[in-house]
Amino acid sequence: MAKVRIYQLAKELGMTNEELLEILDNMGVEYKSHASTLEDETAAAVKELIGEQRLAEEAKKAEEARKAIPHRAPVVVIMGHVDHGKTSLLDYLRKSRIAEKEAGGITQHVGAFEVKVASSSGTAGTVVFIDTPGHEAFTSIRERGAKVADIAVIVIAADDGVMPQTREAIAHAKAAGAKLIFAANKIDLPQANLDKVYQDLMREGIVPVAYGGDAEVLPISAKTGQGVQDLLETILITAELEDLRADPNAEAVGVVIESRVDKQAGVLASLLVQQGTLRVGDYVVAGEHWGKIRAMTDSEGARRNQTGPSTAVQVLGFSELPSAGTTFEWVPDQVAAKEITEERRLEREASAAAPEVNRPRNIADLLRQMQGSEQKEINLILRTDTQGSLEAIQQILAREQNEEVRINLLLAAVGAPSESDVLLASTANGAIFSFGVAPAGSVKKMAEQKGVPLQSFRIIYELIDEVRKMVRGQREPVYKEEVLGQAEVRAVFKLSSGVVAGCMVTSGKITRGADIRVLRKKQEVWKGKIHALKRFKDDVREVAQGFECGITLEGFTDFQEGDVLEASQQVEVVQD
Ligand SMILES: Nc1nc2c(ncn2[C@@H]2O[C@H](COP(=O)(O)OP(=O)(O)OP(=O)(O)O)[C@@H](O)[C@H]2O)c(=O)[nH]1
Repeated sequence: MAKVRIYQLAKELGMTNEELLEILDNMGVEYKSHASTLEDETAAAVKELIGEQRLAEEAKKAEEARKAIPHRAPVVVIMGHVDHGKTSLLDYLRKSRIAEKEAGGITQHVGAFEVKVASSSGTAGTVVFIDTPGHEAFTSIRERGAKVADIAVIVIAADDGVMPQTREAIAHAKAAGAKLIFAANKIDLPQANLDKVYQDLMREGIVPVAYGGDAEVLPISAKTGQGVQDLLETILITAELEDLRADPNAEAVGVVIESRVDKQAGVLASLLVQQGTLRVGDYVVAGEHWGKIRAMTDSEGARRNQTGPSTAVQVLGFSELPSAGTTFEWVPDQVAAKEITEERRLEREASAAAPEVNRPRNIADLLRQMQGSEQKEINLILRTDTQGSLEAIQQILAREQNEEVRINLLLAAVGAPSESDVLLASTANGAIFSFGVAPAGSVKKMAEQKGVPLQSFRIIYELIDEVRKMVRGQREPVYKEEVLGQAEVRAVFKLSSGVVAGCMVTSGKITRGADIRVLRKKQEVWKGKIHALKRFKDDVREVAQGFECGITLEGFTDFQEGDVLEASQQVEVVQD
């Protein structure tokens, strides 16, 4: 590297000579003038220093810009096992909100509602609850790529403890990147046992605050309202730590949480605004559908002209039903709305016509996809017949992971794989392994449709072996040869450009990319690739049986009349 003079380096770094000289002074570098040359190491050190300073400045600016954006209310979803009290909790929250307002007004189901929390300890704010409990609805929203909830409240009945769907709910919430808060419900019942809830959670690897961990577990009663205020305050504190912010001045972006057709009003869509402000008269696109917002109603049934981040409204104005879970975004006008949705429709049609390449279909595909990406984590759902086998397999799996590849058990539970497991695996790009339990036909079908690898095992060793292969990434795809067709050499033309075999395709077809075997009296005399495949003067991609064509090969010219060219291709054998 040629030595660099100070003024040259200053120019390169986009600074004045004086600025650079000051830095050199601070570094204790000696020089005569700005024309002095610098040692290579000194120049490199200066560049590094400036680079670091600039990065730090940028980070500071980005942080300042972020801090300038106002806080937004957390969006919370309520999940848990059947009958543990999800709906009761939502009802209580909804009622308490109305009571507070003393309006007793009509509530409107808009997909989410707000609860204002006033507190003695100074924690005050608003919490937005998604109106539909349960993780299936939640995950099917998320499956379309939208993140809806910041926090998941996992309701566990204190007279029952952690149950299968509690585990599922935890898995779904974790996979969605939501913060978890636990509500030990039905604490009013004499048989309620908070300690059992704690212990059950410990068994799931979740350590409650009461046991020295960091999992918030709040005893509540959705019936009497006991503890609900504490739960709300804990939600706010958790949200504060998350530092949730959204810019009300940005272009409106959010998620469709529900949509339906009303006989009179037409298409009604519930939108959760996540950023920006949505106004009546705005144009929005959601997937392949667009709408002009004609009217907005909030959860209190009030008409709104505009609504900001972390609010849900029901809107009128879509001409077709946008699917729940689709993100929506503001667009400037109808022209943009139409063009964007039309483009999306065409793209989908094109990708539906093309072979599916993006979705993994079996474990080998998943692995290959993993190798290509940064992901060094295998997302796995494990389903077994008994608690004993579950624990045994979990222990072995923990040993199988290594520094490079981690096995992330999205869910490990007793019972057959369910449709909700398929949804979870599909969103998390994971696989489902079951041991000793067979998935229902509908579940298998769904896995196939969604491209989720689903494998059942009856021998532990085989399951472990499969996981090992996944971890080592050693499962090489297996190929087999598939003969496409044959062509017979009828004439040989020696041209200046090469030797062309004039052929007649006698069976199947010959394709441009095929592997070719030259057979002479049934003996293979050469094997390789096609150089050119022509019909008359035109290059073609394939020639079918009964047609003539000209073939030149890559590195073979010694054709004889009567030779047979056999075309084949390698196809991957799907391993289950
Ligand atoms: N004693 C008591 N009963 C409760 C409490 N919360 C819910 N229940 C009762 O438990 C039963 C189930 O409550 P739901 O709110 O329907 O439970 P869920 O989790 O929404 O149930 P699914 O929607 O079926 O999944 C109902 O009979 C409720 O009245 C509570 O805090 N205390």
